Amino acid sequence: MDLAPWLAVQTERVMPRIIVGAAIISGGRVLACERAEPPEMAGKWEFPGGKVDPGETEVQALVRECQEELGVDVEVGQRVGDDIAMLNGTAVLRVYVATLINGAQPVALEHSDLRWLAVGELYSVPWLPADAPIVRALEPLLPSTA
Ligand SMILES: Nc1nc2c([nH]c(=O)n2[C@H]2C[C@H](O)[C@@H](COP(=O)(O)OP(=O)(O)OP(=O)(O)O)O2)c(=O)[nH]1
Repeated sequence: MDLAPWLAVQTERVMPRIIVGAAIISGGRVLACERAEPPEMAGKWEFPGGKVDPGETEVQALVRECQEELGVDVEVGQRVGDDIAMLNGTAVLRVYVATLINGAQPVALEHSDLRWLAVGELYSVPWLPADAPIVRALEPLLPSTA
């Protein structure tokens, strides 16, 4: 009998899958990314990131995802907000502040659009629902005059 699927379900019950996101801040603005897929999430905005792969640290996952999705290198800093439970408690969203390094500018390699939002523009895009508390927690981290 193949126990692998059962084990995967049991593991998810006690160890939720970690999804990391990068709140990339530059020039007092944060980068928001519009999802291109799947259809039910297309048009919603998010922080670049994704699932942490087995054997990978959260920081490594963020660095990899920012390279894959945006073609940039980032340095990962402090956490933003609390863990957000998602997908019936089988996953959590965990967001970190990040900064650009090496001078490259983000390119939408997997998203349909990118926008740099100043604090007053944070709610000008429709974020994925889980991101709402994170967006709120970002407000004090952005300058009021950007
Ligand atoms: N990256 C990211 N995902 C988010 C955010 N908010 C939110 O609800 N999610 C959800 C959307 C997806 O269900 C899940 C992340 O999936 P993903 O498709 O980005 O992950 P991934 O890059 O590892 O994708 P894959 O390997 O499974 O194709 O988390 C966010 O701000 N950033």
